[in-house]
Amino acid sequence: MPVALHNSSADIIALANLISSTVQEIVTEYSKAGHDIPSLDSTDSGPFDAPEKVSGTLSKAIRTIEAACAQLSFTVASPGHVMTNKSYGYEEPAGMLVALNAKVADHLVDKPEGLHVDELALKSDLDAGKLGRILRMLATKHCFREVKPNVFANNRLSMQMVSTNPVSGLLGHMSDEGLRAGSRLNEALTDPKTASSTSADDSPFHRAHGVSLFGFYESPVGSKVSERFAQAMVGWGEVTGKAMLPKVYAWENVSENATLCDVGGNNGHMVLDLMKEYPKLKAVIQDLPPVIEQAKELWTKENPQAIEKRRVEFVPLDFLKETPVPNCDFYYLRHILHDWPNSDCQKILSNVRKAMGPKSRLLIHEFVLQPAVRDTSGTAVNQAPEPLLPNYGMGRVRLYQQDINMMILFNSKERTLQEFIELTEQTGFKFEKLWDSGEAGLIEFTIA
Ligand SMILES: C[S@@+](CC[C@H](N)C(=O)[O-])C[C@H]1O[C@@H](n2cnc3c(N)ncnc32)[C@H](O)[C@@H]1O
Repeated sequence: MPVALHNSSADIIALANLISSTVQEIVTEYSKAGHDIPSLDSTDSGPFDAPEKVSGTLSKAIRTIEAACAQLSFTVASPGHVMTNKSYGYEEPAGMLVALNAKVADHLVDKPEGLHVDELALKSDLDAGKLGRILRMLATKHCFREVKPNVFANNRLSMQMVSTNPVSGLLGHMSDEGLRAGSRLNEALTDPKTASSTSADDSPFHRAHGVSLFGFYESPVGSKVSERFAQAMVGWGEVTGKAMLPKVYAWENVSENATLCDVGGNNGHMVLDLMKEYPKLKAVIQDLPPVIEQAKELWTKENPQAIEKRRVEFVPLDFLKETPVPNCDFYYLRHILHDWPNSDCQKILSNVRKAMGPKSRLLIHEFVLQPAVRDTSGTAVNQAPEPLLPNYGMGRVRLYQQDINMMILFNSKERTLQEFIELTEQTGFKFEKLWDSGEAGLIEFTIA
């Protein structure tokens, strides 16, 4: 029997109505805060550019618009046209890398009247004709503005490419070593030697560069862009709302002197920010020995009082082999499990479980993926309204792209809530709550 399909005319009218009502919500949110919506042509930063400044209502409205506009245009355009455009997608990062390396956005700072491509090409030692075509393609995708034929100026999007903006580092990393690694995905997945491997040595990145991602930045080729990678990590934190942590959880209800152990906390930058808002907390930062030394340096500079008053401790740890400091109130794992296959995640979680006291809590801070098909069981959370895809489609597409990025870079993965629950149940935890924290989710567990 044929499957009954939606009535597309009804769907596109519903999408158009959703777009119209959601645009009104966005205008209201801006005007409530006393702001106008910044024009794409502007080069000033907007009031809500940082994710932590965006209210829950505004964030939902923005992802609804992104999802609905894409779904509407994919519905009405010819499928061949849509799919051909998608397959040309690689040209955007390829062109972006040319513009980044040529520092086009830097040359255009404070030049609202723009610069002729001949002048831009001279500054960057590129062929003017070719550079102009790349800039026009980018401008056609709303990054840069063509103010007169062959005269280009910055806009709101191209300002992210200015070299002092940390996001430019992320764009460089993705459009350079990332794009080259991505082009080897199919080979890595079809070679019987690497097809089902979860080792970083069998990743598309390793295939493309002959070394895994972290080794790459110590290699002769990679060391030339290692500073860009460090900048990329800062940009990544800004874009994905690293500063959301103090706002996401009910820290105000947590008792005085509650201790949070940041497992694989790197230099402890997350807890550093959290303790600025909640100085009642105490912290233990745990990571590999050399990283812990960097953590001490950062805290000595940023919060020496916490060290003097013994409100923070730095304890080296190999979380695959050792148990973290016992009996902390919280064990916090941010962007740890997504680096590892299930077997290693179980080792890490078992070690954390051994350290926990009866009242300790585990907080996993990761992207939480949702299937693209609607869950009709009545238990699903955060599904988008119909006729949108339930996981917000293009409104949250970066989560799914980041999952593939993890496959390309490390042979690792992002996970669904169900996958996190299964992993933790196998290691003695009980799921308590998913705290919505913008792009990433904060998942709370107690001991089973
Ligand atoms: C993706 S980073 C996440 C860092 C931090 N949690 C954050 O959100 O910024 C992964 C961290 O795991 C640490 N790491 C890797 N292997 C480790 C191990 N075996 N034991 C402890 N830490 C490890 C790395 O040094 C790094 O700081």
